[in-house]
Amino acid sequence: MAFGAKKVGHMVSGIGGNGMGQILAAMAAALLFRLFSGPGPASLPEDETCEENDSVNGDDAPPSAGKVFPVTITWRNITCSLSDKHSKSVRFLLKDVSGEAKPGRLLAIMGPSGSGKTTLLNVLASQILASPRLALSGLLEFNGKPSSTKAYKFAYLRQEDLFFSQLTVRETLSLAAELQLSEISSVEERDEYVNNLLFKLGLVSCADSIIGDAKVRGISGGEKKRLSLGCELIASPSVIFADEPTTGLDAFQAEKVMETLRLLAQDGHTVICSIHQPRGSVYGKFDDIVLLTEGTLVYAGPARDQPLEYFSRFGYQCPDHANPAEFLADLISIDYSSADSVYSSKKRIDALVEAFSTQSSAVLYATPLTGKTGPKQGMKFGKKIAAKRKGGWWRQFWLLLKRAWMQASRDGPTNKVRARMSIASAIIFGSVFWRMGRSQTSILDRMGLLQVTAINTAMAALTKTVGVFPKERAIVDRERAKGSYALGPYLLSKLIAEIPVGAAFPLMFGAVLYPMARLHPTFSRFGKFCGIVTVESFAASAMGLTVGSMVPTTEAAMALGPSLMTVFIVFGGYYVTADNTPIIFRWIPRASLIRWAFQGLCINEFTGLKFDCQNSFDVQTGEQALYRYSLGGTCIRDTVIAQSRILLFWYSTTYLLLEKNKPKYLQLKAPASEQIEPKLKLEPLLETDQPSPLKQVEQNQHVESTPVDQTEPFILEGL
Ligand SMILES: Nc1ncnc2c1ncn2[C@@H]1O[C@H](COP(=O)(O)OP(=O)(O)OP(=O)(O)O)[C@@H](O)[C@H]1O
Repeated sequence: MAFGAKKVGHMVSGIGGNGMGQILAAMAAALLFRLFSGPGPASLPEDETCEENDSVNGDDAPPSAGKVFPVTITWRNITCSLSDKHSKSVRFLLKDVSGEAKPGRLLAIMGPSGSGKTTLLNVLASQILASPRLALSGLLEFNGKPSSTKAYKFAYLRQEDLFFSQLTVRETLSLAAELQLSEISSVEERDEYVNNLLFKLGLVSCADSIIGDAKVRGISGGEKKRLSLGCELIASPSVIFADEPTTGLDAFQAEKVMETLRLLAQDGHTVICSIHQPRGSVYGKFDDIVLLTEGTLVYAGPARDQPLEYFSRFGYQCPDHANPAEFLADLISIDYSSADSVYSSKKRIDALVEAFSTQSSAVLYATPLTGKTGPKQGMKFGKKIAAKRKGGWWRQFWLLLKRAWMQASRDGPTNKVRARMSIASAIIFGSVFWRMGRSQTSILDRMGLLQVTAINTAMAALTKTVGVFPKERAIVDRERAKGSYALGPYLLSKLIAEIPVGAAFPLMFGAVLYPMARLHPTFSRFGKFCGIVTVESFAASAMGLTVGSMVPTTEAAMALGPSLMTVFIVFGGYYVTADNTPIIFRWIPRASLIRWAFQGLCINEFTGLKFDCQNSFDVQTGEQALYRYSLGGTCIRDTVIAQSRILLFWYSTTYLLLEKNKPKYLQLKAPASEQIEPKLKLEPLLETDQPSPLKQVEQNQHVESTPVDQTEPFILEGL
């Protein structure tokens, strides 16, 4: 490796540029050499490897391949606060929330908008993005042991479904299976596995439809959600977290998604989802619910009739035929219609929160599991294959190359627009610089045309890349978080898959422009012209990848990319000559892909050209013109190598940024011991004489309701 880096360093130092620029380029090239020469079979990062092995040797050893390893999650005193430096205030997003999720059961976190459902779900999945403003404390246990999510496999179904839009449902699942399951060795085995998944997820009818995007209609929202679930299930997760899985779906699709989650729970998975306000039939599928309002617990325990029975003890009767989920949502929501209603609803909610907090021991931990606790044999996902992540480096590379090629070549609408834009801009430039002659003024015209050619090519490639890469990056981040593949094979496959499609547009541009402007009319010059703009296009795309890796959104990338390119345009060789550039900016022309493309195009065009002369000081030859504008002294090969060096630099930077910008999650801090609720025991509840706080609220509000049983605490099930 040291030898490789040294050799590449020598190679780079011999190809133009000097000093710091050369060192940087050599480092970038050496890094890329290391990257693309391959580190041998990819291995999981240390922590990810632990994910596979953590519990293998202990009592918690997961069962053999494919069986769902039962995981009970218990959380206590979870508090998440958001501090505001300016106002010095602290807002609690979650306050002392405790609960439990068990295998074989579907738990729904319900509550009004902004009540903290997603925050709690993220805490349980250890997916709270780190922020200096956020503080998180509490205890999280897996099968009774303090641990992290690394100790078991989990799936996280996010609100936003992200896929490669040009792939079909079947192709998406096949590739995910091949990338994640190294046991799949034959095509038949893979197809059988995928067919089983498609059948169980109800995706058979759309198996060969493309997923689609805003440009091309593909599968429906519900189908996308179930496909996301399918991709997550390949890893045989013990726990499935789903953030608002029904959002944006019609009632039918929402029910199908929830039914799939229910069946997965029956299969032994621990399923936890956040949901805003489900319809009645969806509510009926929940085994347990957690009701949150403004970050605090109002109820946690068995679902269906038990919460209704619980609240009826305070006089809040769910009307017959009403949707229980709507009733519960109304009960714990603040009514902002008037000052009085705000006051009374707040008071009601405060009392419900207090009542629950005093009784939570009984409700939370006295919840015996019904017959559904154990894994059922209801839903088996095809041949049971344990998810052993990652095949070898080359296997990953070929699979990713296949995917990148399918995505790049099938994206008809984008490719059509790019082709039309290339031809249209060639026609416009060709018309403006129509059939240039050999007069003295044509020298500047030629340079102007070659400069706009260099700018147009770079801008087209850059904007295309920054427009799509941030979204693709989100998919890649998710897949890499699952340990599906390493960055090296991904970036290399992307570069190679885009060569044919990416080269087609500069060729179209050159083929139209060259004869129209009557540039140096030989076939080899035309070939070199197309070659230079093609390499430039790839270098600009690589820069687009770096920009897309630096910022979180497409909009930010669209703002940053062109502004950065403007700097390279200014130092592109036409407006400021390299020799006249102030010393502190000297590195910019050397790093400007526009400058190298422009210089290469000028050398290609002017060398060997003769101009009409009338005065002795006129420029007679192309070489003189190059010399006069400080564009000589090098050859086309050097300019292309300098561009390739820039391309390598941007690719290496992208690699480093993608590695560095991995999402970082907030760790739970254990609360002070006196704040931890004692471990609760399943003891029969004793009668108490304490009046319920709800009773007082009821009395204050003069609500006619069933009197609250003062001596009988809440017993929800089985006690
Ligand atoms: N990282 C964060 N920074 C600032 N505020 C946050 C952060 N995370 C959550 N919040 C705030 O916490 C509150 C609860 O957010 P959360 O997304 O958990 O609510 P939710 O119940 O899932 O709401 P919805 O049903 O509307 O999605 C919101 O007011 C939200 O703005």
